Amino acid sequence: MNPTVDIIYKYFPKLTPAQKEQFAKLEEVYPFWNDQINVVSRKDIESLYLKHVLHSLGIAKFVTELTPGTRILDVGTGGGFPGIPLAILFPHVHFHLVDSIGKKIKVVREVAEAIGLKNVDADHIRAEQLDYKYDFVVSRAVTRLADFAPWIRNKFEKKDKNAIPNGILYLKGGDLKEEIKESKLKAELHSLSSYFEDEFFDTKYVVYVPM
Ligand SMILES: C[S@@+](CC[C@H](N)C(=O)[O-])C[C@H]1O[C@@H](n2cnc3c(N)ncnc32)[C@H](O)[C@@H]1O
Repeated sequence: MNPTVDIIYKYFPKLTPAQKEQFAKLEEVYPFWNDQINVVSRKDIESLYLKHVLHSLGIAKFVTELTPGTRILDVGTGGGFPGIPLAILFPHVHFHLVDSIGKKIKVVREVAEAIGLKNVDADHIRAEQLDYKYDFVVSRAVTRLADFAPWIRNKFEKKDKNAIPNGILYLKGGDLKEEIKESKLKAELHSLSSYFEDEFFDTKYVVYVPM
C-alpha cells in the first residue's frame, strides 16, 4: 500500500495546520492535473507522497533553516518537484520554478494556486536564459552536473545569509562519483537514507555544490 500524507507529517512533525492542509490537498490536485497534462508517470502518481513529495523534501533535511527573503530557483521543475513541496515547507522563502516545456508550467501554476501558495512564481523559460540572482538553485533529475553547472554559474547572490553557503542542491541519480569528477565541481554527497528510515528512492543523494 502506498503511504498517505502521514509520511510527510512523520518526517516533518512541526508543520502548521495550514501547511498540513496544503500537503494534504496535493493528493487531489496532482491526479486531477496529471490526467490532463502528464507530468508524473501514472505508476508514480500513486506513490505521490513517497516518490515525489518526500523525495523533494530531502533537500530540506540538509538545509533545515532558511532566512526569510531567501530566493531559490528550481531548474527543470516539471510538474513542480522539488519546488512545490519546498515552497510549502518554507513559506517565507521565494521560489522561482522554471521549465523549458510550457504545459508543465501550466500544471505548476494551477497546483500553486489550488493550494494557495503565495511564494511561487513559475515561468516557461530555459534556465540558461534567466537573468536573475538567487541564493540557491535546486533541481531534480534534469541533466548531468557538467552540463547543468554552466547554465546557472552566474546566477548566485554573493552574500551568504543562510546557515550554509549559497549553492546547488541537486537530487540526482546515476554514477555520481564519475559525474562529479567529470564536472570538476567541489561537490558533497548527502545520503537520503541518513534522513529517512524508509528505503524507497531511486535517487539516493542530495548533491550540494557551494557556489
Ligand atoms: C526528467 S524531468 C524532471 C522534472 C522534475 N524536476 C521532477 O523531478 O519531477 C526534466 C525536466 O527538465 C526540463 N528541462 C530540461 N532542460 C532544461 C533547461 N535548460 N531549462 C529548463 N528546464 C529544462 C525538461 O523540460 C523536463 O521537464
